[in-house]
Amino acid sequence: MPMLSKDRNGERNVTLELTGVSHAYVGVRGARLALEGLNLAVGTGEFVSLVGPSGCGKTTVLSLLAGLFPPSRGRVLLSGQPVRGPSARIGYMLQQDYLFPWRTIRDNVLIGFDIAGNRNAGASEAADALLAELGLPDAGGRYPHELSGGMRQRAALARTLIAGPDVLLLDEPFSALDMTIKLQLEDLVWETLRKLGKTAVLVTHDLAEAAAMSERVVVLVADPGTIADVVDVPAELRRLKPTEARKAQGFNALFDRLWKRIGRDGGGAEEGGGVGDGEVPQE
Ligand SMILES: Nc1ncnc2c1ncn2[C@@H]1O[C@H](COP(=O)(O)OP(=O)(O)OP(=O)(O)O)[C@@H](O)[C@H]1O
Repeated sequence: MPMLSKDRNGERNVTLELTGVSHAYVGVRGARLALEGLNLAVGTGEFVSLVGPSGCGKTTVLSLLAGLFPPSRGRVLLSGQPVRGPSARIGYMLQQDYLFPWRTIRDNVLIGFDIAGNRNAGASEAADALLAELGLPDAGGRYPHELSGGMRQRAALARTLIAGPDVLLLDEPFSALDMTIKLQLEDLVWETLRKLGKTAVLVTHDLAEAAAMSERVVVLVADPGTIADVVDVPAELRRLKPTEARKAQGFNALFDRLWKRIGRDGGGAEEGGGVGDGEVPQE
């Protein structure tokens, strides 16, 4: 087992690390520098969000962490080891649920095992138990078209969690949902990941969501994508589940700080953005 470095406070081990990471996409019109000189360490069990304007490289960061491709320069480490490709230790959850319509919810949850050819006895019961924990006690035998959008995202979360990843990469998983369902799911995901001690990196355009769910918020700016700021969420907010954090003292000040940071470097935010007005400007 390699010696793991500690996070910036020396409190816990580092699970994810980007060191001097730059990435250029090469196309027919030449190379385009998407990220430049990123340094970031995510502690074990920490919840970090990435925010910034469209095109600042948020999804590229997740792709590098997931090992979908290597960076042009720099190092990406998972528990001190170079990431060389996709790993079962890292789960990915996206805006779309990508449930197969012809498979039951239970069989969708277990699809990774079926693809690998290692579904074992008891897998169905484990899937149903996990679905029940995520608020879908009777969904195992149903089909995706019978479920609402929020229920389908819960099923997608179950599919991600059942493989037992240490890390969850969340790429705008709530952005297609209406506000009430989105708030319920933010709480559910926050509570579930906290209970299981998972490390999480969330990409979102919603500054209030980032502020409510995270321990730290990383603000990226574009052209090329660089880290403009890393904002620590105050300890008293971190302890609260997202719907409670949104109502707590200190939340508006945190939101304003993020909003102003995005406005200064991200192009567009003006003084006085409100909590309900938290979409990062799109280009
Ligand atoms: N496969 C690709 N080939 C070429 N350029 C790409 C590719 N993927 C992303 N880019 C470019 O890299 C930059 C960063 O893209 P990325 O998708 O990581 O940004 P983002 O912050 O996630 O954007 P959004 O918020 O719109 O999803 C953008 O300029 C984008 O056009």
